[in-house]
Amino acid sequence: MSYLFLTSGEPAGIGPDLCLQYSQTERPHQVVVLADISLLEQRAKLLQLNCKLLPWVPGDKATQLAGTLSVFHIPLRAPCSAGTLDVANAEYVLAQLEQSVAFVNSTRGAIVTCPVHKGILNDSGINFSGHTEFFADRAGVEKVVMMLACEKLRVCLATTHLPLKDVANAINGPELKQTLTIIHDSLQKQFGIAEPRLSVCGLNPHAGEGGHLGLEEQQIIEPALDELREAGLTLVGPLPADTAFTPRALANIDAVLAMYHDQGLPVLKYAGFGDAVNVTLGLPFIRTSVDHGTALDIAGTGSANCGSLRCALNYAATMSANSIF
Ligand SMILES: NC(=O)c1ccc[n+]([C@@H]2O[C@H](COP(=O)([O-])OP(=O)(O)OC[C@H]3O[C@@H](n4cnc5c(N)ncnc54)[C@H](O)[C@@H]3O)[C@@H](O)[C@H]2O)c1
Ligand SMILES: N[C@H](C(=O)O)[C@H](O)COP(=O)(O)O
Repeated sequence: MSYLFLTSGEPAGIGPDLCLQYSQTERPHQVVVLADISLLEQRAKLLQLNCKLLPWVPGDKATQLAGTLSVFHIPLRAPCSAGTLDVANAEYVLAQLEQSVAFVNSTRGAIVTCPVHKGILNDSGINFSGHTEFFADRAGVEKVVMMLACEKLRVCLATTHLPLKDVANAINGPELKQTLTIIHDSLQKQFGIAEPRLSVCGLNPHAGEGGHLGLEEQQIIEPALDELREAGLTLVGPLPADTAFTPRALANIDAVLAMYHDQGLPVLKYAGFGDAVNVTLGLPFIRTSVDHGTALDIAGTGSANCGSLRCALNYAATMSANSIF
C-alpha cells in the first residue's frame, strides 16, 4: 500500500483541525500528515479531541487506528493562533509543499492538500498563485488542468488563478488543445472512461452571439475544437455557459471545461460543496485537495466540516490504485 502525504496547509486555518478530526476514526489508508507536532497538540486541546501524534520517518508504516495520527514534523516559524495569519509562517506552509513533492518523488504515494492562504504567502514575498501552479512548476510540467469533481459533476478550468481582466488574453488555441487533451487522457487513464465526452463553455455571453458579443468563440475556441474532433475527441460546444450546466446539457457529459475560475467553480460548489474534490490533472503524480479554503472564521472552533478532506483522501487512494501513468 502506498502513502497519502497530507499537507496541513495554513496553520491559522482549518487544515490542522481537519487533520485532527480525520484522525478520530479508523481509516483504510496510510496517511502521513505534514505539520508541526506542537501546533497539532495545541489545536487538539482547543478542539477537545484526543489524538496520539506519532512522529513518522520515511519507511515507517503510517498508523490507521482511530485516535492516532502519523506526523512528519515540520517546525512552525512563529507561534500560531487559530484564525490569525502571520507572514512569518509562510515559509512553513511552503516547506510542507516542498516536502510532499520530495516524498512522492522518493516513495510510492500521492499528495493531498489542506488549504493555504494565497494572500499571506504573497504578502511574505513568495510568488504563489495556487497549489496547481506550484506542483506543475515543481514537476517541471508545462501544462496541468484544475478539475473539481463531485458526485454530479466534473468541472475543469481553461484558466485558473487570473484576474478577470486578463482572462480573454489568456485563452488561445494551442493551450485550449493541450488542456482538452490532458482532460481526455486523464479521464481515460485515471478514471477508466474509455471514450470521454467533454463539453466546452464559450467565453462570452451566449457563446459570443454569432460574433456580436465577442469573437473568441469563432476565432479561437471553435477552430481548436474542430482540430481535436478530427483527432478523435468527442467534444460538445462552445456552449453558452449559462445553460451548459442544466441537467439536459450535462446528460452523457463526463466533464465540462469552463473558461475561467468563476464561470465553473460556483456551479460545482453549489452542486457539491463539502463533498467535492480538487484534482490536478497532467502531473506525473497524484494530487488531490479539498474544495474549500482556509476558513479562518471558524478555525479552532470545531465547526469545520471534514467531508471534502475525506473525499480528497479517498479519491487519491482510488486514483493511486487505478492510474496508468
Ligand atoms: N485548496 C486551497 O488551498 C484553497 C481553496 C480555496 C480557497 N483557498 C484560499 O482560502 C482563503 C480563504 O478563501 P475564501 O474565504 O474565499 O473561502 P473559504 O472556503 O475559506 O470560506 C468560505 C466560507 O465557507 C466556509 N467554509 C469553508 N470550508 C469549510 C468547511 N470545511 N466546513 C465548514 N465551513 C467551511 C467558511 O467558514 C466561509 O464562511 C483564500 O486565501 C483562498 O485563496 C485555498
Ligand atoms: N481554485 C480552488 C478553489 O477555489 O477551490 C482553490 O483556489 C485551490 O486551488 P489550488 O488547488 O490550486 O490551490
